[in-house]
Amino acid sequence: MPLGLMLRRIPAALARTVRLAWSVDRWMVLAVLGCQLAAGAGTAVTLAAVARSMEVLFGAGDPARTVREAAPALLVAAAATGAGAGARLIAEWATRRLNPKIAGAMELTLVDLHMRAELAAFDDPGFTDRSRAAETGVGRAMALTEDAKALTEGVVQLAVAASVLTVLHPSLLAVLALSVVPRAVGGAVAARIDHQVFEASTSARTTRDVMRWFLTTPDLADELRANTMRPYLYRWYQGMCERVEGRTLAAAPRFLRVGAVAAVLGGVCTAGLWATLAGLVLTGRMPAATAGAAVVAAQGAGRALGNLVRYGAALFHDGLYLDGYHRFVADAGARRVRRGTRAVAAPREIRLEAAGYTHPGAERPTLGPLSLTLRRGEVVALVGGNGAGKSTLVRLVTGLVTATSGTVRWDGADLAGADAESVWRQVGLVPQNIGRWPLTVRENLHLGQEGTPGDEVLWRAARRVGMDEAAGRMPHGLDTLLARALWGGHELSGGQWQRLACGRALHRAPGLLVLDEPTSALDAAGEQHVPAAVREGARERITLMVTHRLDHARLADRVVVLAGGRVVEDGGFAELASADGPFARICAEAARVGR
Ligand SMILES: Nc1ncnc2c1ncn2[C@@H]1O[C@H](COP(=O)(O)OP(=O)(O)OP(=O)(O)O)[C@@H](O)[C@H]1O
Repeated sequence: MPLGLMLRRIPAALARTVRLAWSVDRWMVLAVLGCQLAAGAGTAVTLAAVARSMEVLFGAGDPARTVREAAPALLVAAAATGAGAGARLIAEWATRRLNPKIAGAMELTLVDLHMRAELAAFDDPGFTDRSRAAETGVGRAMALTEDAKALTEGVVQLAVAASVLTVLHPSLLAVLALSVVPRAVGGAVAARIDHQVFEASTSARTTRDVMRWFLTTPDLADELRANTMRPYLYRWYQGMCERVEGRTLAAAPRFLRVGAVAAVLGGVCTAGLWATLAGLVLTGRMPAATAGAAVVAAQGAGRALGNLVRYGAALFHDGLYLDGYHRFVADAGARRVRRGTRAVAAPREIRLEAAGYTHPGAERPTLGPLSLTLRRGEVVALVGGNGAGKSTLVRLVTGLVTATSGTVRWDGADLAGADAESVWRQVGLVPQNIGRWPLTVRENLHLGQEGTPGDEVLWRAARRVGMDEAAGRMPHGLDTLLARALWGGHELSGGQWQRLACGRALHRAPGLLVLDEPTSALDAAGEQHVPAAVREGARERITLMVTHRLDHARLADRVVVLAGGRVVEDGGFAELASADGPFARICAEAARVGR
């Protein structure tokens, strides 16, 4: 990135930060700006009073009288310095109030956008990288307001000191300006290198961080230990850490070169400032008293310049991360589920017409084109081998993804143009990977629905899936927290979690109930309980159950067999089992292995 462009990015980053801060608390922003102006005024008064007192103190005269005459100016300088320090303290307080609010607002935006994005976005590998970069942007948000405050403070203080220096002698301003250029450029170049390193290692860091979860979560701790996976995984993780580290280390010599050049040039220019001042005094072009005041002003200006350079570079640097945040917000905002405004009701009929789905980036369709009709009152079992496309079909039918070819209609309404939230309000889904929500039993049962149901309703929901006894034995019944690892609550078994997920879906009384292998972790009692509960309310809804169990398929009104993303058979259990087709072969295979 050219340096000019980099320097132009600083005001842009400053403006973005101020806009962000303004959106969360405008009074605090006004407080910061007001206090900085007040601190600047304090510095101006201090410098003027110091200059006045120096003139008196350096002038010839009776020492006692001189001190008396200089005293008022010195008192004014002390009072102005105190007032300036007070204003800076208030600015600091206001910034500390702004920081968490900004970070909180950004965090909320980020999480909300993830939850609202089309599922296809997650299949784009760049999306995860951008999401990580945005998270880093949020992490840096706290530093951003500090940078912005320090930078504006530097600008105000510098403007004041530079004005005083110009009044004292115009040439001092030019020399002062020269002394900051090398450090400013050095700071900006170092910030750019830092960010290049960050960008170059984003992918490796994302992979490392994703794997970190796998290595540290208690969910996988048993599998990892008992199968002696640790040594291999440790080496794998170590390799990824070294890759991230390597990128950072490779940049170290560049940092050193840039820092050294900037320091040497900056030092030469600063020496030039002091030499100019000495030259002016020695040649009689500036009185010693004025030179004394210039020293004080130059020191103040030097400090302000230092802040300007340091925090300008920091703002540029953190501003780049903020760009990452804004890039993700724009990208995820564009990928928000926004299909149409037509609200749909509980479907009487779902019709797939030559519907197909191709995953982003895939060459061939994962599913379809296929045609299929599901009707209210029917329980349909969806069977097929691993990878046949059953879960993908579930996503199409529930409007989680829209067909990439053909149409999926609910009572004639094309889901591609329907209001997605209205579709999902009619759905009760138990996916293959259920969430073990770290909430209470009560919240787990009612999650996704408005209002606060009475206990009786929730106990009934628990009873339906055989979870009432287990919940009754818990220390706080429905209010038991199911998050042992987090806050010392209670922990459920895998099968109990699955029962709870089925209970939640049934408690929604949905127009479309979809269960993707809902009994995979259930005991014999659960295997009876859950399908029976599913059948109970089947008259009022469409029910689709993905299953590998033939006894569950037998309970269904219809069996749909999927292979290679296509419907290869569709009919009653007995009819298909006795025909010489794919389902009969599945039955024969199941009988052979005793399932
Ligand atoms: N995000 C993705 N990108 C590309 N291909 C995918 C993606 N997710 C799944 N697939 C592929 O789509 C195919 C169908 O997957 P799907 O999960 O629908 O199968 P399934 O019938 O539910 O299998 P199982 O019985 O094993 O759960 C598989 O070949 C899988 O590799």
